[in-house]
Amino acid sequence: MENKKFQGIIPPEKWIKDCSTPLIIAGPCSAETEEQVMQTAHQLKNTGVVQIFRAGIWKPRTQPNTFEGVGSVGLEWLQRVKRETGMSVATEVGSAKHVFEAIKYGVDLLWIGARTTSNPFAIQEIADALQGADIPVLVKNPLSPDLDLWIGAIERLHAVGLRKLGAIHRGFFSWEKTDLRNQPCWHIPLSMMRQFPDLPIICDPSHIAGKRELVPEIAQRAYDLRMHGLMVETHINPDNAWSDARQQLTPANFSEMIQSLVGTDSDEPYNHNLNDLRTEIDEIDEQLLGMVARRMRTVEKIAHLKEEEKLNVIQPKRWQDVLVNVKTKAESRGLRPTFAEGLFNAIHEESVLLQSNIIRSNQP
Ligand SMILES: O=C(O)C(=O)C[C@]1(C(=O)O)C=C[C@@H](O)C=C1
Repeated sequence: MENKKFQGIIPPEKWIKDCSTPLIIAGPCSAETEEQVMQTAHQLKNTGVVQIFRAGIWKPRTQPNTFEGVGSVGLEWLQRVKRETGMSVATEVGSAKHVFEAIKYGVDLLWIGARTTSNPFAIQEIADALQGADIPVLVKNPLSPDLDLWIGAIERLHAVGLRKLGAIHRGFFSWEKTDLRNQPCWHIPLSMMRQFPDLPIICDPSHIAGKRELVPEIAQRAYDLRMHGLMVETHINPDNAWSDARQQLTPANFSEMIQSLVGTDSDEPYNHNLNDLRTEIDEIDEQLLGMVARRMRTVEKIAHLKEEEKLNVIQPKRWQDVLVNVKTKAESRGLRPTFAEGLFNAIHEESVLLQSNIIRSNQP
């Protein structure tokens, strides 16, 4: 349901000259050297699709003693990008000092990173520094899948008068490891879009994918869900990048990806309710499969112990205990115990088959 919290949001088309949606923001994870910034910027300009050039100047890193960004000198390089290519420029801010520096050097758009969004004190400090400024600000989702924290950060910026606001979906931290670096939890940005239809939301497929070969499929998904644009990490020499080397694309690969995205100008209305719920089901199914696969890997380890200790594959007493346990828990979660029994018996059948095959294959 539509929420009236963010009144008066100005659409991206009116943020900066020549802006249009989908909004395409691209550039290196970090500004490393003037040469790297300029070469990447010129190659991106030549793709003809980039509206805003991005580069991280101050990098919040997990560990100390890693590259933490070049600092303010990089802002001069961004000025040169603007002068020579005509592209608008963007960087990440994490403190009031960053805001003042970026504005002083004429940066056109700011974004706030996931770690900063997770910290309301930091967001408030940035919001206070931005009071009275007329600059677009994009807020990345917080690290944890917490929609209210994300909305709260945007609210703090809205409260100081900013109206050129948007959100960036960059995925969420999860203990469950998959091929992706961050879990997209698509239902969260979709819920944001449903509640705040006027708030632009763009996708950062680089941080969700974590590997360059997975970036295009995430970007396509964002387009399918009618997000308002993309922010893509691109580098002239990704393998030698000083940060996030695995997820950056060359400008050529980036351009190829953008050209191959399907449905960019589709006017087909998006059926939020049905599609959102199906997206949520796809995610849950993926998690279910991940959990079942993890269970089978544990079952494999038990097979090796059983082989060493010459135990039977089928352990009726243990299996009875498992069934009693899952049936009770299923009931307390509103599921029929007989349904849980059938589901787990199917899993057990596969465990027994897996263990029997392992033990048989190790026999002389
Ligand atoms: O506990 C064991 O012995 C297992 O090998 C695991 C498992 C299971 O899938 O949970 C598999 C086979 C046994 O019949 C009982 C349980």
